[in-house]
Amino acid sequence: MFETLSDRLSGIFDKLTRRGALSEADVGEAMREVRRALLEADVALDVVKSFTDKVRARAVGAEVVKSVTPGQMVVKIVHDQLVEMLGSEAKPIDLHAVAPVPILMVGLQGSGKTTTTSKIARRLKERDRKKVLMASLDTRRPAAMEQLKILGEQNGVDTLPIVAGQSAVQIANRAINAAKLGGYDVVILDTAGRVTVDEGLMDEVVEVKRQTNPHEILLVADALTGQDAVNTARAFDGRVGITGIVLTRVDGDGRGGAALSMRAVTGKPIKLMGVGEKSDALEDFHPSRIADRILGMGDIVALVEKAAANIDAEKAAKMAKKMQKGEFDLDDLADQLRQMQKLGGMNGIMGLMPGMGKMKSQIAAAGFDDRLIKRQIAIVQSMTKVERAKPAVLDAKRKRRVAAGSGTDVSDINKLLKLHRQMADMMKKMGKQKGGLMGALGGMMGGGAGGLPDMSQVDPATLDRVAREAGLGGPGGLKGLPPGGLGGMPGGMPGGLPRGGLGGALGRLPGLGLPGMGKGPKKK
Ligand SMILES: Nc1nc2c(ncn2[C@@H]2O[C@H](COP(=O)(O)OP(=O)(O)OP(=O)(O)O)[C@@H](O)[C@H]2O)c(=O)[nH]1
Repeated sequence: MFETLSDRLSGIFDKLTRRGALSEADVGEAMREVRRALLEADVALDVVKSFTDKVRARAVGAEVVKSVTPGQMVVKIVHDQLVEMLGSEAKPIDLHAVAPVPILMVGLQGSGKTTTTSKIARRLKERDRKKVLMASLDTRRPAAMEQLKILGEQNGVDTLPIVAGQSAVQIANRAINAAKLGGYDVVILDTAGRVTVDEGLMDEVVEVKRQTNPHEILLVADALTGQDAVNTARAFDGRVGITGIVLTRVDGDGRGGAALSMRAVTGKPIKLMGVGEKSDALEDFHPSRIADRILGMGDIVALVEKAAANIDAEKAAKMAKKMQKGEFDLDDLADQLRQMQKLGGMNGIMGLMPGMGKMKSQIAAAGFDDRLIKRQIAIVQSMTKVERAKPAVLDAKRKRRVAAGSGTDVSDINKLLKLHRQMADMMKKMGKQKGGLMGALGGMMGGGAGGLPDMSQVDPATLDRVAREAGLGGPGGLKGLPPGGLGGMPGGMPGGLPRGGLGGALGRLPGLGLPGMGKGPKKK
């Protein structure tokens, strides 16, 4: 699978990773070779151009992390760009609809439609424990109906009984009714293929679609036909509208042109790929795994990821030291806000902590949303370097300028400054408190959480991870966490630890006076 392309690319990157330093010209030369390799692999021209342009732009501006070479960095950038081009995330078949969920299979003759229909049926039955009915709508080639019936028997999947003389639309309606009556979860309709895309074929498929309202319309396309497969997908999508693609004969595809261009050209995800004639030769299409296969440099990608993670840890340790000394300036505050954004905002952080689900709605109701975080970052960014380091220098005039620059009010600036002061104070105070974050959390949890889950049950490793990812933890886990720890996060507990346990603490979030947050519930 993709061997030819893989060989070419690994040749190019082997050369690159062996060099100590890289000039812009070196990267340019490598990109020219990558471009040639992709074109030879039959990747669409536009896709190749946009790919190499993006890689070049990212490579030239990239910061090379410690302990990797610039060449390794480029490999990682190419990998990430490949993943993006392939669609970023796996998109499995969607069955979230009222049963029986209709799936319509479309494609050219010989693309592997019938084989794929039975492969999907078998997988839904065996892996997802679904009751599946298959029906062939191929009225022109009776052998096609027989073929599906035999495949069904081989795999223990039911097929709709064959009734001679019915039209495709009649068979489709009969299949939906039979599936309803028979209590099936899924009904897969295998339409007739044609040698080329023609109007008759499209009209029939459009009518079947209108009558059966399929939840998924999957185009089956032969990877070996390269750009023709991509053009077929585009034609079907334009006329019928497809929800995804199944690429077949990927097992014999050394070049990978169809796989690589499909998503970028059609905008539709490849959901599955056929990797052999056998009825279980079907795989999910995982963009990152495919990129690994194509590049064949998984070890380098992992190395760069690890090095980058270490950089984050170093940064966190530095931050911890600063906090201990009570040196917590507005840049640090903005840094923490950005870390929060990286983790998916407040909701993301809550999602990482077991048992915190219930609190999400409380927080949302309090107006603590991600727009607020963005606004706070904007305020800090509108200040000068000196102001960020020493907020006390901000006078009324400058505050007005900062407010104008960040699209906020002077009162928002004041609230942010107050938050920063409270946080810095608390960090200093907590630096003296024994036990750091653990002690702090212990205090919070001790108060009883009014129906909330017992937070002392939270896995310390999880807390550790959350804190570290938020840029709040030093190496060595919770023990090494900076004073202030989680409490030091914006939206933490300035002004001392609240009574009433964690529930009480979070309930008080709106009372923090964060810009734009409104009043929130009154203190009891
Ligand atoms: N190697 C390989 N062969 C496949 C794959 N998928 C299908 N085939 C083979 O391709 C041939 C054609 O497959 P069919 O399923 O009959 O094709 P179809 O699109 O239904 O054809 P029509 O019914 O004529 O429209 C069969 O011999 C299959 O075994 C695959 O992923 N890999």
